[in-house]
Amino acid sequence: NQVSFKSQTLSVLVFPRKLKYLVMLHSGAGMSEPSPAAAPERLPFSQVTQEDLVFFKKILPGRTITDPDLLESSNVDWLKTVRGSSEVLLRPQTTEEVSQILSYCNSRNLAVNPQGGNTGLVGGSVPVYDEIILSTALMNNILTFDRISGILTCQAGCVLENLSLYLEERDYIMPLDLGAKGSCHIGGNVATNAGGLRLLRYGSLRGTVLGLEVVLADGRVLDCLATLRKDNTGYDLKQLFIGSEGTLGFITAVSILCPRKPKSVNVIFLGCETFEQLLQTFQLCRGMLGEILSAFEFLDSECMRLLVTHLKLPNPITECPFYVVIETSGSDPTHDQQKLHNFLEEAMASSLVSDGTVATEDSKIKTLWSMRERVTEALTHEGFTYKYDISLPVERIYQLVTDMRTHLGGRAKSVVGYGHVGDGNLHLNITSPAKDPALLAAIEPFIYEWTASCQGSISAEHGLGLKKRNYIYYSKPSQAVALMGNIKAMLDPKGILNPYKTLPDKLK
Ligand SMILES: O=C(O)CC[C@@H](O)C(=O)O
Ligand SMILES: [Zn+2]
Repeated sequence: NQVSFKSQTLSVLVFPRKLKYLVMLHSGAGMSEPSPAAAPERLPFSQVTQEDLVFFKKILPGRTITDPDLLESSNVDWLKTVRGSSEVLLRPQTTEEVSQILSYCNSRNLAVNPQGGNTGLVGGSVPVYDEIILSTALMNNILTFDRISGILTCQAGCVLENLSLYLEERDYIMPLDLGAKGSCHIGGNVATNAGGLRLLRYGSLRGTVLGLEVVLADGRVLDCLATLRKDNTGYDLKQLFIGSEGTLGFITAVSILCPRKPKSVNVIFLGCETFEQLLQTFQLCRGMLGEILSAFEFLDSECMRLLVTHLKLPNPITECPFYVVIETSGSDPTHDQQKLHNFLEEAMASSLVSDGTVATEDSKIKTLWSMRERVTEALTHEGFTYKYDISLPVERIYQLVTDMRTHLGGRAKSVVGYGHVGDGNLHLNITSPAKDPALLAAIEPFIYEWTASCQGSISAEHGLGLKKRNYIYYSKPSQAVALMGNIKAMLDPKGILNPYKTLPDKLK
């Protein structure tokens, strides 16, 4: 009645111990990647004058920042690949202040860069030229929480991790979890429709966000801050702003439906010999674990090499071509562990997995999660990283990695695949010792054509921002992009909100 891996005998599953609720470890920021985006021309916006500064300082005394040293971290993106030259950072606290600022900027034709925690990976969160940075950093109040429905309403600048901690004390959790949770803001998460590690279980923000308050480009406040599960009164306007990357409005508050905190959480780390076996493991997992499955993530042996070499994280099991992190979240530890045990027994009996380990203590759980969460950080030690975030039919996701290796024929330092198997979302990262235009020319448009040929998406969860916007036609028909342009023109006729982002340079 035991499952024996090379790395662990899982008798613990037969005689279950009580598990504590397990909080995942999240990695810090890193640096990498060149910007493949052609630099756009500066659009003819006004430049900030002394009179403008007088106006801003009157509305935001002490919160109008012009010191270049203080502006530096807001001008540069997390990957240190896009650098703007903004001379003004505004830090409003209220919706009314945001409204006054946008109304003024619109009348003066001043461009504005909405900014949350500045953790984006596609250059969407920083200015490109001298756009005014309008930050959510001081809009960080929780407004209401309904303990019966689990609906949380908060200002846009609340840090995701702080919301998680607030909810955990009340027996709830956020439906969203991602590596940058310690610094990203919920408003930015919604504006980019962030996906993360548990989308498989809790769905996307398009389902869990129930309401939004948004300030439009001309300062009008759109109050769609509903907390209703059902509301069929015509067009669902909030959906326009979810994933709009700050180009249609400035999100000031969010209502979100939160799941109950699970009573039992388990994490297992498995090794598979082939990607086919990994997919079969996923199938088996869905069938046998059912509703308690909360994450199914993978990394390949190249990721493991980077983790071991650069971050000195030891491989917790024997070497395998593929590794899987599976998390279960349920309400009954005995029931969950029994299910997990049955699944592991079956997976071993069918030779789908060759080794594995189960974490039952907080520290080991964190260690196992860090093998997945710290890959992005490990990559930053490789030199330049060309980053791709691709959505594909799940059975195709690793074929892109192997085809890319064949296609590049050793020109790259490493071609690394990892991501969210459960969501069909591959993170394909290609590294080289330094920026390499010839390598880039070999990767693109090959990768986009390959993705389009199987109706995939060139941006699964990171958005388009500055870097990917001109590739939009690989994933969207020109009529759809033209309609996006119409919506932009209607909501922001002067184009002051996050210019140079999301929409392509030229509409077809
Ligand atoms: O850095 C990347 O390519 C992926 C980052 C993030 O979306 C993740 O899933 O770890
Ligand atoms: Zn991801």
